[in-house]
Amino acid sequence: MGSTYQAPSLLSVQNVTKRYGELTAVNDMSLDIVPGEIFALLGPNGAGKTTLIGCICGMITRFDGNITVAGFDVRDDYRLTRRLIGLVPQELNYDSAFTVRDVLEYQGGYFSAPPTPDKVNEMLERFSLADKADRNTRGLSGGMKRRLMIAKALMHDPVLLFLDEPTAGVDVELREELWEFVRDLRDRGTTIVLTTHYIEEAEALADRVGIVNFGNLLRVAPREVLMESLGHRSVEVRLHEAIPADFIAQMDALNLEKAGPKTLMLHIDRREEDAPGPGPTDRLLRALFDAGLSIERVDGHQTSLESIFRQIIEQDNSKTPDAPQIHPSPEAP
Ligand SMILES: Nc1ncnc2c1ncn2[C@@H]1O[C@H](COP(=O)(O)OP(=O)(O)OP(=O)(O)O)[C@@H](O)[C@H]1O
Repeated sequence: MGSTYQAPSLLSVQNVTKRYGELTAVNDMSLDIVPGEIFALLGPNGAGKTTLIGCICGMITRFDGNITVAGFDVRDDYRLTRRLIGLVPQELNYDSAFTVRDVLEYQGGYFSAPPTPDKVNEMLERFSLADKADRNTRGLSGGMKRRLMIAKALMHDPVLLFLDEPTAGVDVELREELWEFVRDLRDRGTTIVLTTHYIEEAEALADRVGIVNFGNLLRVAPREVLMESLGHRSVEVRLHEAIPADFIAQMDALNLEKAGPKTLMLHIDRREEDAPGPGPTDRLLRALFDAGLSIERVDGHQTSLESIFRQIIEQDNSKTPDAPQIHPSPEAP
């Protein structure tokens, strides 16, 4: 029997619980983050994402359970683990009396020796802030402010970067630009954990997704696995003429339904697609051809991560009264 190689975890969260009085903000969460991945914690407002980050990054120290970064305990070895972590919080937090360069110089010296001018210039270039270096931060656009926050969090070269709601409230164009910066960071070797309530963001960026609701980590899976296990594919076939009355009955080996007088919907299980021999789409198209029916168009559909997320959260909410709202993606209808 061969065994599957498992990369050692960079961050290990073991049975972490955080209560505020009667409220359990984080409920017995366990999670391992491996080096080099982008991990998205996806959940509605109030799910406990920021609280978990607070426990990992040292803003919250009173919690049950254990958290280690590179094997070091975040409470016992706080100085060391904080040095390994970069955090971009939800709120922009720098003194707006400073210039862009001041912010980076000051932050660079926070965990280690003050940065060299070369290091500051490199970060200014990398985050497209060089021409604004000596400007006051008050005059920056929203996108520049976000980039400055990321650059600031990276000044001490952390191995693990937390982005708490990196694109909350930003427009679509800026969001895509920030996604590019995040991908670039990962390609340069930084491991990234981001929180989001935008499914689209997790779908665009994450290697793995953890779904959180009411303090519970409901599911952790590679994005593709989540989509394959819960998502399904369907093929919509529109004919030029009405579907003959007995056609669907004759095709009882396929999961086929009538979606309109001239429209068929074929639901496909991934396992069927992987089986040897002609797949379900092939069989349907052949049968239509043999029956002398002509096809106007064929469209494929794939369940999105958005509907998978909704399925999981709604199942969980049905067990819990006073469920919070699920946020749609900003441009979702
Ligand atoms: N300091 C605090 N005192 C009391 N309750 C708190 C405190 N901080 C957070 N909570 C509560 O804990 C729960 C989890 O909050 P948290 O901010 O972690 O959620 P979140 O998933 O990050 O939400 P959002 O997406 O809105 O940032 C919420 O019910 C929140 O009201």
